[in-house]
Amino acid sequence: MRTPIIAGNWKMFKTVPEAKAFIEEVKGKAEVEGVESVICAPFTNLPALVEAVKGTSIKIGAQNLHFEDNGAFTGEISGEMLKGLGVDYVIIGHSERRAYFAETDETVNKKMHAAFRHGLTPIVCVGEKLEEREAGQTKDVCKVQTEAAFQGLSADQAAEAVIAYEPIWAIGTGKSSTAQDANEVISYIRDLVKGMYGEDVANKVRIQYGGSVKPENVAEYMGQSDIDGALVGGASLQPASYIQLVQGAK
Ligand SMILES: O=C(CO)COP(=O)(O)O
Repeated sequence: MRTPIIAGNWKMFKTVPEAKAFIEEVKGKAEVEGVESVICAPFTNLPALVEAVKGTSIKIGAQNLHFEDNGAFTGEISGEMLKGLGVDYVIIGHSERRAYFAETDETVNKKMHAAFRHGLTPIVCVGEKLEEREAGQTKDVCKVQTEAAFQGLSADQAAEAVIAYEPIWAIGTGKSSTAQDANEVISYIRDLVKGMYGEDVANKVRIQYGGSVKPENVAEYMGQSDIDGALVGGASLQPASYIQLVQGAK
């Protein structure tokens, strides 16, 4: 049995006082037995968030890391630094980083290795652009991105990883993929993992859907056979909405 995982991706939103106030409001409510609840926040919020969630079941994630452990990389943050703070998860290869910050399949793979080196669980994002979807290339794009991301990882590491299938045209647009379409692509991604690591790992790896998930549609996604949770942007920013997302994932 895979434990469903709801992860909020706050992107570049919230100051430290706002982040602390959010946790005060969701404590005890965005905590449901059998559902993992993770907040992926800007670096500046992480120490305060790790402190604020102590004694709760909520986990904290970062939204990026550098693939080296230290060095002359001005402005970067390493996995070692994140783990030292008490962070458990890290988003890798989000489409916004691929589009605006030159993230490539190669750097995504290096970051996957860096995350595991430091005991962080990666949430690795894959997904197609609108024109790729329209050209019937959805599965091809997911195959290239998924296989590249997992290059050189052991079966144990692969089984621990979380994959987020986020069709780019559905991010922040209000246009979500239908639950059936998302499930079809996600079961294809699970088959890719099976091809790389075998059935046992494929049955363990958790695969989320992301793209305009809201309290009103989360249950529909969760009702699908292969969807193990959601990576949520906009709807994770308000405490009330985040609580409903976690409660709706049961
Ligand atoms: O990019 C996303 C999560 O990583 C999805 O964003 P929205 O939920 O705002 O569409």
